[in-house]
Amino acid sequence: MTIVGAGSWGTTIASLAARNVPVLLWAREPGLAERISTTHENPDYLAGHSLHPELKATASLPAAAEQADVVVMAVPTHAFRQVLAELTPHVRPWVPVVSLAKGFEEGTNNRMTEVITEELPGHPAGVLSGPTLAKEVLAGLAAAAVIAMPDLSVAQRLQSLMRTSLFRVYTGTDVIGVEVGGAVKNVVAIAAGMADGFGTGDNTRAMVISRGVAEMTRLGVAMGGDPATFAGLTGLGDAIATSISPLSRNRTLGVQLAQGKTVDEVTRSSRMVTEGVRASRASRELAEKFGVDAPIIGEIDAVVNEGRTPREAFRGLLHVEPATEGEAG
Ligand SMILES: NC(=O)C1=CN([C@@H]2O[C@H](COP(=O)(O)OP(=O)(O)OC[C@H]3O[C@@H](n4cnc5c(N)ncnc54)[C@H](OP(=O)(O)O)[C@@H]3O)[C@@H](O)[C@H]2O)C=CC1
Ligand SMILES: O=C(CO)COP(=O)(O)O
Repeated sequence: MTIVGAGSWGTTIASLAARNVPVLLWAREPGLAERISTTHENPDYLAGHSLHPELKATASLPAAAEQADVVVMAVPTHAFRQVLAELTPHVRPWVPVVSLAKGFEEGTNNRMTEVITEELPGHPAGVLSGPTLAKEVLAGLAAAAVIAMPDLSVAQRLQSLMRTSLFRVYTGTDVIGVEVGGAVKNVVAIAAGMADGFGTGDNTRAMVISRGVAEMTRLGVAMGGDPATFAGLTGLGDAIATSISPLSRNRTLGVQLAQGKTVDEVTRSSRMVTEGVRASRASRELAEKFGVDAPIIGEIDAVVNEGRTPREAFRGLLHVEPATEGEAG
């Protein structure tokens, strides 16, 4: 198996899968690849955590791609197509490609499996997602995710490569639902973080998560997802983990915005990606395209991309008329 992207999550999945199969991890920096292979650590993203001793890394994308029987894409959405295009000439024809990224492509608003299908037509394209904060998973705390592929038998084969006794991998075929849930939960987590940053209570947090998941569900169903998916691990489950955890970068962004920092100040303070910034714009545009009512998504996009203040957004949301629960607002 080849994992492309040696950030927090790619390294974690690579270390887990190395218990089951030989894994080659592609890191952009040769020094980091060397360090992972020799000292079994990734000090740039997961300092203090030991990686599986059999895990090997390389900085050569062709070498990583040529030997792959499965390609797992662990670079963020902004780099996804470019890195995929670079490895495309080196990937054998039948190889499945799995996305770990949670977001939409900037500009096109495509899901990552749509990007895979455009760049590598004919390859099975799927997604692994769920409430899986990397540091907890790597520390060996029990967690669960879903691998969704159009063909269930391919998902089952990949499940056996990725699962461990503590990392429970479920299978599914609702690729659209899993991808939309993974992207929109980042927007919900920013909103929940803002509420926490204002010092609101647990009822408020539950309101934000539930109404955020209602927007995720309306959008995901309009895009072709199965309604049941949004109540599962990759929808509500991930929205809860990301909205309550101090480890979440999206929640942290929300907290710090509410405390007066700017998006630039927060995102520049860490080399790690905060996907919710791009996902809010894409989710808002998709909601408009599909005629879906999505007030939380709209307000979060206005804050992170248009300079609206968190307080104005919070007040704006409190002015939305509470409608029939399943329908709007
Ligand atoms: N962290 C988590 O807990 C989870 C994250 N995810 C998702 O996984 C995806 C990756 O996240 P995560 O690993 O956390 O991100 P990190 O910020 O930890 O790491 C990002 C990785 O992508 C690489 N990268 C960034 N830009 C480029 C580029 N232009 N070209 C090539 N490589 C690039 C970085 O390389 P370099 O160091 O050289 O810059 C680094 O290896 C995101 O979509 C995220 O939402 C999903 C589940 C859990
Ligand atoms: O996707 C994640 C947990 O499931 C990670 O969330 P953050 O990107 O907000 O850290």
